[in-house]
Amino acid sequence: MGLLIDGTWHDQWYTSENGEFVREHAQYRNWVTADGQPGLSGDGGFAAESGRYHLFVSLACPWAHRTLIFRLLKDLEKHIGVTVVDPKMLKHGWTFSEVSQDNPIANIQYLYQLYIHVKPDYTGRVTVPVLWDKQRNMIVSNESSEIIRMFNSAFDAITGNDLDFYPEVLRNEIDAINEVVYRDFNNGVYRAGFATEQSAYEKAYNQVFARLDKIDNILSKCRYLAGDQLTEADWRLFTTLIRFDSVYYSHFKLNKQRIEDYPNLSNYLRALYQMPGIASTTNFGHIKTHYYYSHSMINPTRIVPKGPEIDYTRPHNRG
Ligand SMILES: N[C@@H](CCC(=O)N[C@@H](CS)C(=O)NCC(=O)O)C(=O)O
Repeated sequence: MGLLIDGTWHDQWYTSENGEFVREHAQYRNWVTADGQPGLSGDGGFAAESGRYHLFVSLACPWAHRTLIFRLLKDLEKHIGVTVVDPKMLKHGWTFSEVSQDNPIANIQYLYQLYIHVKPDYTGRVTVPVLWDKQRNMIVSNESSEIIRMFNSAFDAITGNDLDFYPEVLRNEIDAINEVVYRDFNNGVYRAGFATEQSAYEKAYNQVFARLDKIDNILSKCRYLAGDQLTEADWRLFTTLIRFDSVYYSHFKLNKQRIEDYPNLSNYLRALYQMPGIASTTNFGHIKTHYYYSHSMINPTRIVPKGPEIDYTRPHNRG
C-alpha cells in the first residue's frame, strides 16, 4: 500500500491526524455526458460512446463495487470493459495479476503506472475505481459517486435503458441521505478500522452504530432509503453493508453487532443482494482476501478468516 509523490511510488501506510484516518479527494473529476459537453466538473470532450471507456476495479472495494452495480443495472456491460485488479494490495499497491486482453494499456503491471501515464508527476493515492478513456488515453474520473451518476444517464440513448436511480424529484432527499451515510457509514467504517488512537476509533464506532440504528428504523417504515423507490442511495449503502459481517465487524473492530442482527437491515440487504445480477458483482473471496491480507498493519499474520457462513440467498420479508 502506498502512494505517488511527484510520479515516484512510495510504499507507505496512511498518515493520520490525531489518529484519525482522512480520505483524500479524488483528483480526476471529468464527466462522460451524452453529447460530450462538460459535466459538473472538469473538462468536456468525453461523449458517451460504445466501447470507448474502460473501468479498472477491485472486487474487494466498496467504491468500485458501486460502479460495477451501475454498469450492470444500466446494461452497460457490452459497452464498457472491465479490468479487475488482484485482491492483494501489497507494496506496489493495486496490481494486475494476469494480463487481460481487455486491458487498454499494454504491459502495465501496477495501477500506479496508469496514473503516471496520464500525469508523469502525479502526487496522491492511487485508487480504484478508475474510468479510462481509450480514445484519449486518459483517466476520465476516479470518483465512484460521479461515475455512477454518469452511468445512470449518459449512455441511455445507446443502451435504451432509461431506469433512473437519481430521479429529479428525489434528488434533494437522496443527496441528504448520501451525505450522512457516507460520513457515518461508508467512510465511517474506514475511520474505525484505520484509526491509530483509541479515541478516534471509538468516535467512529459510535457514529457507525448510531447511523445503522437510524437506518434500521427508516427501513421499518419504508421499503427503501428514499421511500418506495429504489435509488442510488440504496446501492451506495449496499456495498458497505454486504462487506460488514465478513470484514468490518472483525477486521475493523465494529463488533457491537452484525448486520444479521438488525431485523430490517438484514432483510433489506438480502433483498438487494437477490436482485438480478447483483450476486455476480459481489465476490466474498476478493473482499476477505483483500482486507485481511493487505492490511498487515492491522492483521500481521495475514490469516484470512474462513467464516462467517451467512446465506444471503435465503428468503427475506421485503416484498
Ligand atoms: N473517492 C474514491 C475512493 C476510492 C478508494 O478509496 N478506493 C480504495 C479501495 S476501497 C483504494 O483504491 N485505496 C488505495 C489507497 O488508498 O491507497 C471513490 O469513491 O471513488
